[in-house]
Amino acid sequence: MTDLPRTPSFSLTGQTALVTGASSGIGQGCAVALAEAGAHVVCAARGVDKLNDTVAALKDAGHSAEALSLDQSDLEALGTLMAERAFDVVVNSAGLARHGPALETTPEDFDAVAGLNLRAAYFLSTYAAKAMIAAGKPGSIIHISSQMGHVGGIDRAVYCATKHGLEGMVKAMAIEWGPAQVRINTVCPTFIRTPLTQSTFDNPERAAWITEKIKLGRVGEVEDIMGAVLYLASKASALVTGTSMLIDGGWTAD
Ligand SMILES: NC(=O)C1=CN([C@@H]2O[C@H](COP(=O)(O)OP(=O)(O)OC[C@H]3O[C@@H](n4cnc5c(N)ncnc54)[C@H](O)[C@@H]3O)[C@@H](O)[C@H]2O)C=CC1
Ligand SMILES: O=C(O)C(=O)C[C@H](O)C(=O)CO
Repeated sequence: MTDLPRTPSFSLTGQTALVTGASSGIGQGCAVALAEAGAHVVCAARGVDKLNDTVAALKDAGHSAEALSLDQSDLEALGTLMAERAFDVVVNSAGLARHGPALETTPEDFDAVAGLNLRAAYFLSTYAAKAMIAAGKPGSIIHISSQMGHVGGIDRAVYCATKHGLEGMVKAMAIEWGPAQVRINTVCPTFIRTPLTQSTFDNPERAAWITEKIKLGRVGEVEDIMGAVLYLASKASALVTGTSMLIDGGWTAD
């Protein structure tokens, strides 16, 4: 009889995952996806109330989760966490946008956006990889980057700079950590309906721009991102590292 190939498993049973920005939007969706696949999910964000609500809802649904209050820009707190806990999967969805014309960007805007989107993402990655390598186990690190890590966007110079930076960072880290089976990738969404994008959707000029650019004719929902994150977290993507999964409805196709 012919031996047929077997579909790789998407199960995360027995694994521990850290999801940052888990109290809201895409991060919350990632926490659900990983918990439904069987992982114990440590849900991190700054504010405790929304975080506790998310964890309570996950537990009510029969999943394994805990809440962790963390300001990710605080590298000392981040370093302590990553030294104390071992994670098989890290999903970084904490992110900040301060949109406006490049000519009006202040150094304070730049530092706030880059401090979270790039600096904290950089050290979250190195702290996570260090622990994974020390444990001698494979691991998967996933950053929620953006289509704005591949193209430019009006009023988005700082945001685009940080997301393009994230894309380069991930490629370089993938080269260094591949031999240890620590994989690192990005997911690059188009506009997704979350609290972050509400003000953009409320602006008729920007809303028209978005509708025109997304070839599939609709904005994204958090559910559009969850499958990609589960894929990159699981063994199904065992040969995938240093790459970027665009979920952009065709935005970057032309
Ligand atoms: N919504 C969208 O259209 C898109 C979002 N993205 C990216 O996805 C990620 C998540 O965005 P959304 O879910 O839309 O935003 P959101 O505003 O709903 O969630 C952001 C999360 O980050 C957390 N956060 C913010 N600052 C933090 C800090 N200093 N320390 C710890 N946590 C902090 C918040 O508590 C919140 O849980 C961001 O990196 C964003 O750039 C990328 C492409 C499209
Ligand atoms: O908030 C906005 O407006 C954005 O630019 C949203 C995103 O975070 C994004 O990356 C869309 O491509």
